[in-house]
Amino acid sequence: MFGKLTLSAIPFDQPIIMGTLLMVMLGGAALLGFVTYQRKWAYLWSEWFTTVDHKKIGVMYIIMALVMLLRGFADAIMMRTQQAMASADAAGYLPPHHFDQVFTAHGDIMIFFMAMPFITGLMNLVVPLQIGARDVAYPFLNSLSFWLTAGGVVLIMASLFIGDFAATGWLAYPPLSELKYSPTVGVDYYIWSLQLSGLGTTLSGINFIVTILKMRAPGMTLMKMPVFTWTALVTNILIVAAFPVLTVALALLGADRYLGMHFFTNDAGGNAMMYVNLIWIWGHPEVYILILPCFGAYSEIIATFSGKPLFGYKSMVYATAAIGVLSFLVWLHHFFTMGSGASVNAFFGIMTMIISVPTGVKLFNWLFTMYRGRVRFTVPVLWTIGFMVTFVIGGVTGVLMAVPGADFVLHNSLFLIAHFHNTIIGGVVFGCLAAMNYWFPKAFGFKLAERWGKASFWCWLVGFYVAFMPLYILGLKGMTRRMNHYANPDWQPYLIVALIGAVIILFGIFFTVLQLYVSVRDRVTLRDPSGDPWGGRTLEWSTSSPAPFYNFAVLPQVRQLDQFWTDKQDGVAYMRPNRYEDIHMPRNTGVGVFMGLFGVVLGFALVWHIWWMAALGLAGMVGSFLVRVYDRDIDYWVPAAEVERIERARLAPLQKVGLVTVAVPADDEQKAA
Ligand code: HEA
Ligand code: HEM
Ligand SMILES: [Cu+2]
Repeated sequence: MFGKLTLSAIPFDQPIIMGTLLMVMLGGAALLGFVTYQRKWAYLWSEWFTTVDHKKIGVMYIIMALVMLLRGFADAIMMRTQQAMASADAAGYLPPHHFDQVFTAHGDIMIFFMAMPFITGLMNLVVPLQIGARDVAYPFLNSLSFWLTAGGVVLIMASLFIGDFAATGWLAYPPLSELKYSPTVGVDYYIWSLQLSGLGTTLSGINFIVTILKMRAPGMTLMKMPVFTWTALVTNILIVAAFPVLTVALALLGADRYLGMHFFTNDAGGNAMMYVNLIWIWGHPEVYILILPCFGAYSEIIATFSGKPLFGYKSMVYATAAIGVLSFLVWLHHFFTMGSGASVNAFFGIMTMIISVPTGVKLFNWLFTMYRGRVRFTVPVLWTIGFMVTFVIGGVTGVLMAVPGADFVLHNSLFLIAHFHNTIIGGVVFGCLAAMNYWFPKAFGFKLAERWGKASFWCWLVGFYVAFMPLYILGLKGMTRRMNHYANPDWQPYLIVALIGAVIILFGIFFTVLQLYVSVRDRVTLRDPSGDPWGGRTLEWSTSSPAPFYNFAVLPQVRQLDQFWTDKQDGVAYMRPNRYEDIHMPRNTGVGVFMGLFGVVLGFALVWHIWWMAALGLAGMVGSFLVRVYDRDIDYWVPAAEVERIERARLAPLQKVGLVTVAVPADDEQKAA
């Protein structure tokens, strides 16, 4: 009846897991109780869960990412503690099998369920506003993408308490991930949680490409697009090109495990190297999928807070595109040591090094933007400067490993671990937090408290160096990755320092949470009535904060880069048209939520071989989709009078300070549009 699932799947004998389960259950019950007590279920359902508004979907993605950052970090600090203890005769507190699951879960959660949702959330929040659109091209698909990703989160979290998670490392190389060597359900959880969220990511990639190509405001040609939107475009092209390869690799691995196929086994004609190639053809572009939108955010921040146009806009765009293309030509640098031969290694090594050129172009552009600017050292700028210093170190250690000869020594050592945390924390995490501080007022109408933001930044920055610089040394001393225990006591002092660094990062995370709490508490004093708290240059700052659900009452007209900035100089940024028009908007729907839920049922059933339940889950997904297909009531019109009422309320405070000046001849303008 329940396939492989029995009560023994719940690890009652593991105090750490049971303690966590208890905490999660108590916390969950408290949250549910609170929402019920506040009578907020109907509000949450109709305003948030079923929303197709890109801004709210963006906020939900980012909340999910922040929660998963806590989970991923809990895993990290467990590993740091274990390695600080388990020297020579001491065994530490985590048994090897558990430790292996912890690093696998940490890597997967941080990449798929922290970093990816964070950048997808930012793109959701910002891109339609930046291009002067009313929503994304396919609002329902957007909601579906979010709920599929959330389904992946639910599955991977379930693996903590029911059964186990993969103990294979975050990319699940065969033959270790084949049924013969990983007979438990861990790898199956891995496969289905990534398939579910991967589908969501692919769909969202398609959605954003179409949005950016087809929905820009009148006059916004490609070369007048803000840089963040450019990076989002390239990232989504990479997503659409790379994620199907991941889907196929996981599907073939699934076929091996479920159907007794031999794609990646050594017998019956399979070849494990095929998996390694496929996974890195996705995996390398993936790291640029994460970093490019962050580069975009840094560009916006540095231009805004230097009070100057971005230096070298065109070269920034070309550099972004070049990185996008090159990212598909370097995947083999992840397995120089796996027998490709000297000339193949040389090709991929040189291609890898070439990526430094466009990246260097970007760095110098940022520096030249700051040069002779009047830089305001706000929280987003601190993150940006911290990034510039830190990322260069991480990038250069990457170039070092791009030399195949050097990589034979450094591959899979802690030097590698230090390299990629150096680029990912210094680039992606700093970028996401910079962007969160920068765009938060646009989402909620009030700024984040500076003081705790700065405290968070300094803890992350110092903590990062203390936690990861020792790993470079350990790597050079010969310590490999994924070690549960080591015999050489000389390594221990470095690992204790690394633990201290992780604790400092813990304070950084705590201060971010505190910053959010304090800001919500003091939201009245932190309020930004103008909609443009930083003196912004791009269109998202031209509408109110939070933006009305239709974003723009009248679609903006674009004639040049940074149109909003020029409009402010010319005193025409806040004009009221003579006459408003009806606005066409998509209607909320719960279908995405149901498809995500049935997706979880399907995934869970497949993990445990409960075939009837799998059929139910699949039927549920297809059924919900059909309901949507035959639903004719998917949109509505906002009457012009309603738009006028909302706009009057928004522009009233601006009018008081004399910002709203003239009325445009709305009829002509809108006809032209
Ligand atoms: C956001 C994530 C991110 C980013 C941006 C990068 C960027 C780069 N990475 Fe890294 N990398 C990872 C994440 C990332 N990496 C991960 C997760 C892994 C391992 C996964 C695993 O095995 O589990 C990995 C592994 C990895 C390897 C494999 C090592 C091994 O397994 O043995 C190599 C080897 O070539 C490499 C190289 C590079 C290079 C050359 C860059 C370049 O893009 C860096 C370019 C930037 C600069 C160079 C700095 C700025 C430039 C200038 C200031 C100009 C002047 C500089 C020069 C001329 C040098 N990376
Ligand atoms: C916040 C502080 C962080 C700390 C202290 C930390 C710590 C660690 C540690 C100790 C390991 C195992 C190293 C080993 O193999 O010996 C590890 C692996 C890894 N980390 Fe982190 N990490 C952090 C953040 C992140 C972030 C933000 C990401 C990605 C977005 C990330 C991605 C990974 C990946 C992919 C692995 C490899 C997992 C594997 O070997 O399969 N980490 N990290
Ligand atoms: Cu790579």
